[in-house]
Amino acid sequence: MNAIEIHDLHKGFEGFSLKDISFSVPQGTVMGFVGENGAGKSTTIKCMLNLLKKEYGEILLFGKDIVEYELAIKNDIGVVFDELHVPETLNATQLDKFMKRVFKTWDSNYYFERLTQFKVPKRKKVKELSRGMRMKLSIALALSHHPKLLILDEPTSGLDPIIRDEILDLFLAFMQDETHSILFSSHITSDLEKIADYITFIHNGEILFSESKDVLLYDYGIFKGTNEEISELPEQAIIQKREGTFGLEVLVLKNEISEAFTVERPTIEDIMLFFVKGSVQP
Ligand SMILES: Nc1ncnc2c1ncn2[C@@H]1O[C@H](COP(=O)(O)OP(=O)(O)OP(=O)(O)O)[C@@H](O)[C@H]1O
Repeated sequence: MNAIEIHDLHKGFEGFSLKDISFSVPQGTVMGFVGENGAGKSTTIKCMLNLLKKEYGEILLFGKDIVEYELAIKNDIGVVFDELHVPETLNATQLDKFMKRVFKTWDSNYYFERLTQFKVPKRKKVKELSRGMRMKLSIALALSHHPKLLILDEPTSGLDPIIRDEILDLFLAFMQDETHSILFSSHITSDLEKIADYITFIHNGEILFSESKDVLLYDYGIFKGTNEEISELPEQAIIQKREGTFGLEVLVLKNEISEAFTVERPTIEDIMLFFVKGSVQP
């Protein structure tokens, strides 16, 4: 079962469009959704939440169409954006009362336990909280109606590494329940390397790859060599080529080449750069 399935989603603005994108998030997994500024991550997420009207394509959450079953589906989703969208003059205790009216399954005890765990002040106004505190409050708000799916749009952007690490641990704790799933949009690839099971890379409104993180990190390798050496690589081993600082570099499938070729282990960022700047011919 897939927590999220997107088929041929199209949404156009002047000068930008999501171009028939498709990918899925299997239940019980974390999907890292990565792409540079303006690649279309937030637009995709807004379409998934029916906050933006798609032009065509299909979006299924828990196997159900989001447009048709919006209310029922939203009870099972927790959402965290890069900013906390609540009235700034309220405090965390007042937000509890507000959320009780929004979700039938709102669990005040669980919410206050999370605030204590995350060390979020209960009586300070939202506008008086630091950015890290606001994010933690946002996560407590997203978790306390017991969703099965978290949709996170850049939840760690602008935070220092220590708070980012704490926040990633909160998401990993959420994943202890194997029916839970996360879509995690970010351009901080190191965060995704820590938490994601799969990586979907969006570039200029197109999905360039959607693949298991282990395949990307362990099955792919970077080979740096002369044009002559590169011409000896079997065709089926070559994923992408690009011009590096010291000559041509090739992203290869390690199990398709002989051990005589020495390859380096790529990072997610390396792989993204191959797909964006790649495809040069030797
Ligand atoms: N409501 C809108 N009207 C017109 N253009 C829009 C609208 N929303 C987004 N866009 C454009 O769509 C493109 C994709 O934006 P989007 O916010 O989806 O990117 P993103 O990958 O989330 O980027 P970032 O990492 O900077 O948040 C951008 O060029 C943006 O200007």
